[in-house]
Amino acid sequence: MKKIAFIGAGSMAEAIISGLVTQRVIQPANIFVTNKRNDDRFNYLAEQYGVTTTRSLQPLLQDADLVVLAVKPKDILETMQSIKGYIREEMLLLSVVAGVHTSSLEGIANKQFSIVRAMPNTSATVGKSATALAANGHTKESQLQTAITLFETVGTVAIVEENQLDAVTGLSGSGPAYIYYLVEALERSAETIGLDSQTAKQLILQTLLGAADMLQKSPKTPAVLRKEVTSPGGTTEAGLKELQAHQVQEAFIACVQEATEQSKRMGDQISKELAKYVVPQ
Ligand SMILES: NC(=O)C1=CN([C@@H]2O[C@H](COP(=O)(O)OP(=O)(O)OC[C@H]3O[C@@H](n4cnc5c(N)ncnc54)[C@H](OP(=O)(O)O)[C@@H]3O)[C@@H](O)[C@H]2O)C=CC1
Ligand SMILES: O=C(O)[C@@H]1CCC=N1
Repeated sequence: MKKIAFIGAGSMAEAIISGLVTQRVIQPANIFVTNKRNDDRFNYLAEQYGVTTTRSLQPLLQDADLVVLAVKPKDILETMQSIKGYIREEMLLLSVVAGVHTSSLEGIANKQFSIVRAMPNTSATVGKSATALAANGHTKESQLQTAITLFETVGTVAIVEENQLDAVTGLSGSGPAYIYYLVEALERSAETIGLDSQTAKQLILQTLLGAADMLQKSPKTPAVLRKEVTSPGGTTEAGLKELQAHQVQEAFIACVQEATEQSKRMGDQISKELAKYVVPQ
C-alpha cells in the first residue's frame, strides 16, 4: 500500500488508522484523511498518528490506490457525488458504511469499479474486530488481499457474499452491544447478591476473558464447556434452569434475527433513496 485516503475521520476511521500505524503497514504521512468540518479532529489525528489531513480532494485522491469510505449512511450521497470524478479503474473503494450496497455506489458514480464492503465492529478500537468483507465482481484478487491486510491490523477477517452482510451485521456488527448488555445484567445481579461494584467488575471481566480464551483455545464445543461447569444438582444447574425458564437462548436468537432484519430494512430504504440519484445507462 503506497497511499490510503480516508473519507471520514470518525471512530471507525481512527480504529483502522491506529491499526495501520501501530503495525507499520504504511508510512503515516501516506495516510491521507478528510472530514467535513471538524478541525479539532484533524489536529488530533495529525498529532496522534502523523497522518496527512486535507479538505482538498485533489491531493487526497490523486495516486491513492485505496480509498476508505467511513462516513455515516446519511452522508453517502453527498460524499459519492463529490468523489466520483476521481474514481479510477485501478482504485479500490473500501466501504465500511452499513447498509449501502455496492450497486448503489456504482450507480451514483455512474461507473463500474472495484468495491469491497466491510462490516467491522467497534472492537477494532482495541485491535479485536470481527470483520467480514464482501467484494463486488470488479475487484481483483490482489485488491481483496489489500482489504484483508488492512482489516487484519484491527482483528480477524472473514470473506462472505454481499447478501450475507446483513446477517454479519446482526451477529457481529451489533454483537459487542449484546455482550455489554449481558455484562450490565451481571453487574446488576452482583448488586442484588451483596457484592461491591469494584469486586464484581473485576470478577465479571475476568470470567468473560477466561471463557473467551477457553472458547478460542479448547477444542471442546461451548455446550461441552458449559456442561463441565455444571455439577449435577449444583449451583450452575440451578442458575441455568432460571435462564431456560426465561427462554434466554430463544431471546438471543430473536435478537440476532431482528437485528439482521433491521439491517435488511435499512439497506432497502437506503437503496430506494439512492436509486433516485442513479444515472440511467
Ligand atoms: N459503530 C459501529 O459499530 C459500526 C459502524 N460502521 C459504519 O462506519 C461508518 C462510520 O461510522 P463512525 O466512524 O462511527 O462515524 P462518525 O460519525 O464518528 O464519523 C463520520 C465521519 O464522516 C465525516 N463526513 C461526513 N460527511 C462527509 C463528507 N461529505 N465528506 C467527508 N467527510 C464527511 C464526518 O466529518 P465531520 O465530523 O467533520 O462532520 C466524520 O469524520 C458508518 O457508516 C457506520 O455505519 C460499521 C460497522 C460497525
Ligand atoms: O447499530 C447499528 O446500526 C450499527 C451497525 C452495526 C453496529 N452498529
